[in-house]
Amino acid sequence: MPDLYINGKWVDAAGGGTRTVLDPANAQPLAEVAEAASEDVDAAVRAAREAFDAGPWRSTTAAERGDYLRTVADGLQERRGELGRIESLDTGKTVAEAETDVDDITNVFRYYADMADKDAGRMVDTGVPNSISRVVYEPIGVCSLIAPWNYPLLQMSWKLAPALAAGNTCVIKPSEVTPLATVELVKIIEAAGVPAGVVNLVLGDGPGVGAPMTSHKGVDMVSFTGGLETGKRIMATAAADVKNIALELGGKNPNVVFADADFDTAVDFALNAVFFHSGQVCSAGARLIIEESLKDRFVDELVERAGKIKLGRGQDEGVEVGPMVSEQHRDKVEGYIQSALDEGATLRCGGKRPEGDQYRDGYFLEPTVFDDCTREMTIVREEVFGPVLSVETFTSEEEAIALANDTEYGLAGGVWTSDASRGQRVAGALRHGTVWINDFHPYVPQAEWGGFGKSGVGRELGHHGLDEYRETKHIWQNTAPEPMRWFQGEER
Ligand SMILES: NC(=O)c1ccc[n+]([C@@H]2O[C@H](COP(=O)([O-])OP(=O)(O)OC[C@H]3O[C@@H](n4cnc5c(N)ncnc54)[C@H](O)[C@@H]3O)[C@@H](O)[C@H]2O)c1
Ligand SMILES: C[N+](C)(C)CC=O
Repeated sequence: MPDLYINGKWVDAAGGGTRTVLDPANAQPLAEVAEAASEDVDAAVRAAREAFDAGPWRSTTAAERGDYLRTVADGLQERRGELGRIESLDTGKTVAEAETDVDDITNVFRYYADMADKDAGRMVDTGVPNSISRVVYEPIGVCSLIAPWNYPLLQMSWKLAPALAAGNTCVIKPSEVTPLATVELVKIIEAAGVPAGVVNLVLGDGPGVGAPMTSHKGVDMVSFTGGLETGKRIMATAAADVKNIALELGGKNPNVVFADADFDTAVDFALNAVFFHSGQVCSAGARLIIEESLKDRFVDELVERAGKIKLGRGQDEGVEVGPMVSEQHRDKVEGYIQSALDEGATLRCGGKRPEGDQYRDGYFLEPTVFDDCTREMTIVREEVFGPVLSVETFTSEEEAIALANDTEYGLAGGVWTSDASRGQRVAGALRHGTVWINDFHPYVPQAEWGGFGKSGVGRELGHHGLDEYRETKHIWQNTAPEPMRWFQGEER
């Protein structure tokens, strides 16, 4: 079946291009999908433009749009197991993780369904006689939504649900590495009866498809989740037409552990913070910043447990961590491991590919811990996006905060302490978009997500996540107009 969805029809790429999608656990082909080109993007943008300018979407009521989103949410839950399996095969993550993603996505569609008709704007008390002043919200227009490979369905849904709730039309593109579940999402959207042209799906890589989605004159907004360098490129391209942009970029996230933290829980969460999904998480707690007096005992325990994490195919029973998403990505992570060795960090565990026939063809990498790291090291400064933990130490609260904030990113961070006021103090001082106290990783549709610094521009989720996709308009009415005679004029 063709797998581009343009103007309500499933079509092949106009140029006949295709791409083979691989299973990262064994490098075997999973599927052959269309590889679009700029002419397909043009057709998709035109369809979205037409649906926005002349089609029914803008004139649907907010409540009707909410109903569509609720139907999509129901469709997601009906296919939860199937979607989880597809996402697991495509990304390498475990089925349990992928099913949790489907639950999160369902909640996001329901959250924005409920929000769609709850905030029509506000009346303004101007203090000016005979005036009615109203602030209202309107959709921005045609939105290009571009997602990465680590959470394909989830990251797309964090954009698509609010964009549709606000009344926009969209052209969407998953990563070329992991397109499969997004095709299924669009089938669910189609089955929900969302009108033709409102959601258009193109598949393909960044230069061939993502770039024209960013530069096309018919696009009003670009919302992107992915790497910092791509984000910079998108921002520069969008600037040519002063397009609206929203960017969710990388992170180099500190996990700060004080000596008074509950030991077992802090070790357990430190493992999860960095090794969940093989560290391929934007908010991975890849920098352990730990109080000097606790470091040796803590890192010994961490290393012991990291060595026992069960690697394997995400679909197999008992597997805790899957492979890296691609050969190219594993090569990149291995480059960072080499840099840590070259720059003098102490390798405590991992650092290599696991042995055994079951790992031979897949892109696996052992959970890796580097001790004795310093803030100048590449492994501490750059986003590795793999199962690699760096360990730094501190001796005072001020030093812990300074280390945690010493990053060009600012996405997320954790603080572990049994002193409640210290937890709040440190959380208040961290320059990161999300701070967890005695926890790591949770996110909910109700609370904004996004980064300080080079971790991005704007926010997803929460109220702000809807505002990203709305224009704000002020409507002023003079209810008793009469000439004001500001200009009296003079004879010339
Ligand atoms: N902040 C967040 O919430 C968040 C969430 C998930 C992932 N991420 C980040 O995503 C990155 C990993 O994802 P990735 O490797 O897929 O990122 P990437 O930047 O390589 O690609 C992301 C998407 O952009 C597309 N793309 C590439 N070049 C493009 C161009 N010139 N114009 C338009 N689109 C282009 C890709 O095809 C893909 O769909 C990490 O840095 C991670 O931290 C951030
Ligand atoms: C935003 N999040 C944490 C779901 C995925 C980041 O890669």
